[in-house]
Amino acid sequence: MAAPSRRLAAIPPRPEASRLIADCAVDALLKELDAWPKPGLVSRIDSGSHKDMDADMLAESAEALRPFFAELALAGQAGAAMGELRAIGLRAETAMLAATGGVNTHRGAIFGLGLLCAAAGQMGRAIVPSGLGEVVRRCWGHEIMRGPVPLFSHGTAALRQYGAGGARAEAASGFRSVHDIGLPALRRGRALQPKDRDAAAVHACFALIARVQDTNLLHRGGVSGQRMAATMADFFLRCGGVGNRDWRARATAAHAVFVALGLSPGGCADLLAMTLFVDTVGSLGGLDAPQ
Ligand SMILES: CC(C)(COP(=O)(O)OP(=O)(O)OC[C@H]1O[C@@H](n2cnc3c(N)ncnc32)[C@H](O)[C@@H]1O)[C@@H](O)C(=O)NCCC(=O)NCCS
Ligand SMILES: Nc1ncnc2c1ncn2[C@@H]1O[C@H](COP(=O)(O)OP(=O)(O)OP(=O)(O)O)[C@@H](O)[C@H]1O
Repeated sequence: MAAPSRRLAAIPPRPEASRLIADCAVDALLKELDAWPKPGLVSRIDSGSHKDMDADMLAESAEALRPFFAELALAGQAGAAMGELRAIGLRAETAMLAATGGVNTHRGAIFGLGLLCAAAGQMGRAIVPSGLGEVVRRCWGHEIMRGPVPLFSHGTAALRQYGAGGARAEAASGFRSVHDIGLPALRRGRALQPKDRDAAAVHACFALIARVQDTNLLHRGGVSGQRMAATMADFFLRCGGVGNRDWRARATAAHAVFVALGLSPGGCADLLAMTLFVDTVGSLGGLDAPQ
């Protein structure tokens, strides 16, 4: 990573701002959990295609991550290199596994949201939401792609078998899926259904599934499962998405098909949470919180 600028080094650590960033990250995870119906994913209504986790477990996991998101924001503000962020991320994974009795509830989310917290910390007072992903790409993108890759994980298996870049390539690209797919779809969903609490997040979720190569889908359903998921999501959007008056029934039907096939777009769930995070941080109008 590039050396921290003089300006950044001169700003004293701002714990209040980092706590605010962490609150936004946990809030984004809880909003993602609340949104329903999301195809195959865990929500407050049901556990989708997952047999080993439920909403309470995901909520406890999100809470356990709060101090680590704050630490990542502070590290970003101090100009930390990727190795330091990785060490914090690995400790967050350990805390997640302790909170869930060994279940992987948020590994992908820790990685993506964690990097965005670090980027928000680094931007400090002048957070420009549209630039958060770009900070990740510029400061840590190279190291993310060069860094250690687990020998055995579903993500590395998908990389070997299908050439899918997964969570690492997404982060190194500057979270293009968040900025180019998630955020525009969230805004469109809000415009279509301004009064519905779930609609905008569900619209963004389907938009992401339609276009992202999700290694969770590849791991569970292979190329045919991934294609089927994308086609169904695309069909939902072509029928007007949440603008269709039967949107909730259509989304519920898609959810049922994903569950019957055992498909779960966990990577898109992470990207939805990141979209909600960037959206919230943007609406704060700067992070000049009092010390
Ligand atoms: C990069 C990570 C996610 C490991 O990834 P890997 O590809 O090996 O596999 P794994 O299958 O365990 O997890 C991948 C997860 O990413 C998510 N995901 C899948 N596809 C995508 C996608 N296209 N885009 C974004 N996220 C995705 C899913 O939630 C999935 O479960 C991560 O665990 C890691 O390396 N952590 C080390 C700590 C670290 O570097 N942290 C950085 C600062 S927080
Ligand atoms: N609401 C959600 N429902 C399901 N997965 C989610 C949700 N939110 C985030 N995820 C992401 O999905 C991933 C977990 O998915 P999954 O359990 O399919 O993966 P796995 O543990 O790699 O595989 P498996 O359980 O099939 O052995 C987590 O890394 C997490 O970040």
